[in-house]
Amino acid sequence: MLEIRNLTKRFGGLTAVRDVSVTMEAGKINAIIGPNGAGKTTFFNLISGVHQPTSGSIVFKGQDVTRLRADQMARLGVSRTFQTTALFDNASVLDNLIVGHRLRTRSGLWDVLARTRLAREEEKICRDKAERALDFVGLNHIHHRLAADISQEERKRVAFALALCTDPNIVLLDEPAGGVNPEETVGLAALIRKMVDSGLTVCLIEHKMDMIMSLADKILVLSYGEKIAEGTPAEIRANPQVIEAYLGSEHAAA
Ligand SMILES: Nc1ncnc2c1ncn2[C@@H]1O[C@H](COP(=O)(O)OP(=O)(O)OP(=O)(O)O)[C@@H](O)[C@H]1O
Repeated sequence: MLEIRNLTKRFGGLTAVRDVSVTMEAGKINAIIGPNGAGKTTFFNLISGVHQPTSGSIVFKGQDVTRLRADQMARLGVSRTFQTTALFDNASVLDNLIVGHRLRTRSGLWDVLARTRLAREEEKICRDKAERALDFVGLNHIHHRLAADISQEERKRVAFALALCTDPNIVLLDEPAGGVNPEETVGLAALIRKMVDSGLTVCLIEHKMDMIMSLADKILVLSYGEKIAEGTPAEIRANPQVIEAYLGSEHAAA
């Protein structure tokens, strides 16, 4: 589905991602873990076209997409969420989804704001997609509520819906359960499972190890920008390098 070969990203003298190769398997939950600053978000930014890699290649469904922009990637079927979801607080949840969809699939703001006939037709399509996405994430009942008035967990679900609006094949979720309580985390994990059951491929970054270990089919471990391990949750849990680099000696002793 998504083949990443020798991906490297340098920011000046700092190498945030160094020579990482990995395959994201279709129809699976692929997780990325690693300590703070390991390069996880940068890795997502590279795959989703937010940043251009310094070197290496990205192949999606057989097509070289290494140099494509985020809006081009979204149109091809790669969508993502961010650690924090920027919403228009004074607009309804539904309107946020409609605008968010257009912002993700158009290259410029003018494109979004220009109300041509074509734009109006597209708006109808966007509205239908937004309503379907809200239904999928279980937020139909709050579609008219102002974004300012929704909970953190609902915000997370809106982020999922934003990613789903563009009809993706693969969804990249950056800390989907960050800042929500354990009960809500279970609910979000169930939603991620539902996404995969509906035919999507998921790739997620998450610090909540219980969630990752019970949800992921495959885990990639980054440390200082490098891949230090890759495997099933059981393999990762038993990997001494991972225990050392990520879980810490405390965990190893336990
Ligand atoms: N746009 C940027 N310009 C310069 N340096 C950056 C940029 N983005 C990230 N970095 C640096 O690259 C390194 C990796 O950062 P990144 O955010 O990808 O790590 P992370 O694993 O996602 O961390 P966290 O778990 O804290 O979110 C860090 O040292 C960070 O300061």
